[in-house]
Amino acid sequence: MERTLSLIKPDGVARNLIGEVIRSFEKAGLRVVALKMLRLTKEEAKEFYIVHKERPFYESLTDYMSSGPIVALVLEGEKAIARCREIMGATDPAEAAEGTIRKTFGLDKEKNTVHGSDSPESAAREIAFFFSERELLAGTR
Ligand SMILES: Nc1ncnc2c1ncn2[C@@H]1O[C@H](COP(=O)(O)OP(=O)(O)OP(=O)(O)O)[C@@H](O)[C@H]1O
Repeated sequence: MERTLSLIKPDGVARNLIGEVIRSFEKAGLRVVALKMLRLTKEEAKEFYIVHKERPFYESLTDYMSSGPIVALVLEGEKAIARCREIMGATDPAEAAEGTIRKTFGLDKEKNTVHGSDSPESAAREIAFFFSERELLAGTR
């Protein structure tokens, strides 16, 4: 069974989409095994997105990600990483497939409502970024 890290970004929390986003994942058979609401500092956002530090959108993205509360979720299921990304849709909501979270709710390329880990390595790193072993154990069924 695979695990992935998903975030409901500030635009999703601000527009009362927490339930809708979690529903989309649960409907597709992914199980929530850990969850919390928090607000990243600018420094934490920069650390989380460190792989993008050379990209032109790094400053704007990390300002945005630290601009309001987010929800962090650990999702579990078969091929959870790929399935989560499929349910989210393409980075740019304008290019995302019909029925995906980003197509339905995303505002633009940056404010695209959700994040999902892109590989087993990033999932492990990102899960550990937000959750302790104890918090992860608590959700194990
Ligand atoms: N051209 C861009 N302009 C502004 N923001 C962008 C741009 N490209 C990506 N971003 C922001 O940076 C995030 C990470 O970019 P990445 O290319 O890793 O996309 P992703 O893998 O689809 O998204 P995520 O990693 O958040 O699941 C995007 O989700 C988006 O919020």
